[in-house]
Amino acid sequence: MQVQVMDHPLIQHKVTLMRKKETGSTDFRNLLEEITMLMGYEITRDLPLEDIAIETPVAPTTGKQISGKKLGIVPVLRAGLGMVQGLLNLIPMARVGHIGLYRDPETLEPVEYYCKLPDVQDRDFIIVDPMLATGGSASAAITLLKDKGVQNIKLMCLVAAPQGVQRVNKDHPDVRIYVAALDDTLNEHGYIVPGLGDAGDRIFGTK
Ligand SMILES: O=P(O)(O)OC[C@H]1O[C@H](OP(=O)(O)OP(=O)(O)O)[C@H](O)[C@@H]1O
Ligand SMILES: O=c1cc[nH]c(=O)[nH]1
Ligand SMILES: [Mg+2]
Repeated sequence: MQVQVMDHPLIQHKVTLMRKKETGSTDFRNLLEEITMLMGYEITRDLPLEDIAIETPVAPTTGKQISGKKLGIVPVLRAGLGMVQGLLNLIPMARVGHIGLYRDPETLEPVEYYCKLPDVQDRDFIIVDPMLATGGSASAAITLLKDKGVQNIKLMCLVAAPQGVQRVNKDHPDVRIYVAALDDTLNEHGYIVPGLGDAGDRIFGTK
């Protein structure tokens, strides 16, 4: 299985708080944003830098700045929306696209209902979705981007099941997957076990 589990102690602590069934929507959203920032710090480690001449109050010097790499963040609606602000806090110049997918409760197959993306030319993308369960939604979102010509895609999730990682590895071996937790399995309804329940419902207070 090709997946990077970001198990920094702060991330593990915050994921545990999110898993608790008594955690309400406000705390759930705030924790998701905080974890996304912590993961984003690592995921952006390979951003290219360039030299820039600057003057401090004391002397001229050469500093580093992020070179003009074009980045796109794409949340898979709805739950992925909860991970957008955390990344934008780190990369304010990123553009944001949206892919609307819901998982049919009977077949567990993803159903597309929306797609709006920024200009994809020379742009790298990070797809965000808290839950990677069967992997059907993530795989479909990646395919959508690739069909538009996107070449460099990362997938960032909060909690994954091994089945979802394996599905994305098989369908898209070029896409690196980053998760905060790799759980045991899926139950008969396709929910991650132990997981945290329905991420979209917990973020938005629906049922
Ligand atoms: O890996 P999969 O088996 O495809 O399942 C994961 C998908 O399920 C959830 O979305 P959901 O369909 O509940 O939509 P929502 O975000 O609107 O609640 C989740 O946010 C993923 O997009
Ligand atoms: O456990 C799961 C599986 C799919 N979608 C969720 O929100 N949670
Ligand atoms: Mg949902």
